Amino acid sequence: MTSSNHSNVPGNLDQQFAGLGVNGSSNQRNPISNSNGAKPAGSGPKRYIPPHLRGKPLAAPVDKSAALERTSSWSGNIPPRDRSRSSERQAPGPSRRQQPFRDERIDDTGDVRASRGQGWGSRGDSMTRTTTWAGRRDDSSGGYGGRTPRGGTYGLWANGKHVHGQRSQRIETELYGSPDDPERMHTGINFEKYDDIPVEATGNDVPKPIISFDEADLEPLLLENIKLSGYTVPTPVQKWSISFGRAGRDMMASAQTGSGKTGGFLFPILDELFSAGPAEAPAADGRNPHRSRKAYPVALILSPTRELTSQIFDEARKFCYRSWVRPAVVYGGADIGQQLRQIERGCDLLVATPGRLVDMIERSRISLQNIRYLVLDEADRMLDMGFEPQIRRIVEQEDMPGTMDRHTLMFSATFPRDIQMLARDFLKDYIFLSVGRVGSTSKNIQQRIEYVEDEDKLSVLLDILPVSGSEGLTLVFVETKRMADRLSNDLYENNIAAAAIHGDRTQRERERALESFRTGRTPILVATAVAARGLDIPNVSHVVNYDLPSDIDEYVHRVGRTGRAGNTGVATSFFNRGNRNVVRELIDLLKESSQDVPEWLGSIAREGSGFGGRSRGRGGYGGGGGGYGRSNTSGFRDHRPQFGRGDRDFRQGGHSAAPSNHGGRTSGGNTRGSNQGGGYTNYGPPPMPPALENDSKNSWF
Ligand SMILES: Nc1ncnc2c1ncn2[C@@H]1O[C@H](COP(=O)(O)OP(=O)(O)OP(=O)(O)O)[C@@H](O)[C@H]1O
Repeated sequence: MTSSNHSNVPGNLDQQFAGLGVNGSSNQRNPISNSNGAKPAGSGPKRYIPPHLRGKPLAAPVDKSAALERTSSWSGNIPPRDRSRSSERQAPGPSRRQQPFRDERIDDTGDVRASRGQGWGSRGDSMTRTTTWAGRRDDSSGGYGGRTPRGGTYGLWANGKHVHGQRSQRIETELYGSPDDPERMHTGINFEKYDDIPVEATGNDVPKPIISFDEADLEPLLLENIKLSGYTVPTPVQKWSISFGRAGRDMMASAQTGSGKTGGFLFPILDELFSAGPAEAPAADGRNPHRSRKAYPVALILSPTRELTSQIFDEARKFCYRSWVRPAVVYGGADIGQQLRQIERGCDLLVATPGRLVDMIERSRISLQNIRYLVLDEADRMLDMGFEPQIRRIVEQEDMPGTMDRHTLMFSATFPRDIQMLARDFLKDYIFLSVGRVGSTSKNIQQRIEYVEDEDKLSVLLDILPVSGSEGLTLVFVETKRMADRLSNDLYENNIAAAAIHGDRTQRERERALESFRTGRTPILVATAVAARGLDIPNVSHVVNYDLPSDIDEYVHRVGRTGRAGNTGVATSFFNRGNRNVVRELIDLLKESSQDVPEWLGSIAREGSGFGGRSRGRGGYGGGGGGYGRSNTSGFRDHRPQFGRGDRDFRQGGHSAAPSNHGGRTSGGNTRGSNQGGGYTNYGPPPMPPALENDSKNSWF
């Protein structure tokens, strides 16, 4: 910032008024002109003044050296403009999410509940009361490999009973926050409207959903933890998944972003684990399992990114509190030694990225032979990122029990074709659940599309960024890592505190950027697709697609970082002719969620049919004849979808495109013409959507 662009401002005001002279036009967008439209004399660095700052006291210039350093030292180097923001939200000390996992044990006193012997945990080879991890828990001898448990918040499985840990105010605050904690997600005004979303469940003998947490006969400890988390009413996906768990069914579930899918897989698994107890001690490697350092988790959750993996682990900790189930997490980029020590302390429910898990398996530190529950979260993203070989290795080529001997759940907000191929191989007789049309956006998100040429993007962004962090957090998506760095620098040059996150940053930098964003110290985060999936950050009120993705599913996930848990949010996308490949799908999506479709967008869609890009059939699935004639014999609410597009359960409508490659491990599941007793039937045969483009996105994030 120089004072040279204030030729019409009295000298003593040069340091007091931002960029423009006091008469600066509010319409002015040209960052290099002064209020007279003339280029500033003796120009120093260019400075754009957003309208909301024009005529306001001038912030001190940013220290360039700080700008260069900030990616590794963001915690506190806030430029002056943003100190005022951060003062509105006190920056806390170290996040409670970063606190080390404590290793406490408890005596076998306290509340005890016997197994119900139903659902997933009730098979003939059901889990019994021995050990699941490195032999450290031996309930019959009353200790952990010789160590006597000494009281604390950890629970225990002893003599066939679940002994709950003691309550701790400190840990409850760490796990659940306080009710007025801004870092805690609060449900929004539209939470109850989730029940109005059309639900489809297809498969054999679909059980009815539960009605409420209280009436679901959940394990009392799980129910307590759910309430401590501030959940009073289950979301639709949770209502259904809990009932599927009870019925011991595999499932593939799609529900809109922010509608509680994490609980959707954690609740049924923990409900069964809490009642059934640990699995049989393995002796497969011929060693005494009590001396082995190998962990034998019972539940495995695979997820694509480190951040999402760590977030799922945080959620798991909340619901495992005081139980015998020790959650653990492993992901790449972090210190493997620390992760190894952590899993040695307990690893019943493991949350992992595929690459790091393979590494641990190769080091003989994790065995999958006790796995009873397998979850693939954001499975389509894992395939997109090229993880299929690792996933297939983990699921099919290591020691994990086959599909008949485990329960498998796949979750995502979008389900392209190749993921359903994986479902055929990994799931048995599964129920396909879709809450809202697969791949649709939540109506809680107001979506705006702005026509912006590439060269104008920065100016427009500066215009729409909020004045203060109290207006909520803003997540800005760009396509490339280089662009993420460049844009965060540009914002910094304009005295706007923005952190950046992408795949070239070290894990520590990524965590720091997220933490700084989450706490509001840097209320703007510039991100590549690495932050698009699953990340659940309270108070994100605005998502900006600075660069629109070329994949419409990616768009769905990105805008879904706002408008979560019934809260409302805004998503603004910059569109220009370079984005014509998604125009039709975008229009369909906007119409479906009752959003305004700008006229110019329709015109661009009509500009030459050659620009349709790859149509993934989004608008055409329903056209295959037959429509939605349904029989609904399960007695659940018959939400007949208003949308005219088909779901994507391949088993419906008799597709034969997918190879039936069950490798002898699956039950065969539902086949063409099978009795869809509880679900909808008679789908017209929707055309198979073409496979995703093979556009190696790895390098993007
Ligand atoms: N039953 C509930 N009551 C209140 N809040 C809930 C409930 N279920 C989930 N939430 C909250 O809603 C938010 C979104 O949940 P979650 O992250 O599981 O959504 P999701 O469907 O997995 O989203 P995405 O598709 O983006 O991954 C979280 O903050 C979670 O704590």
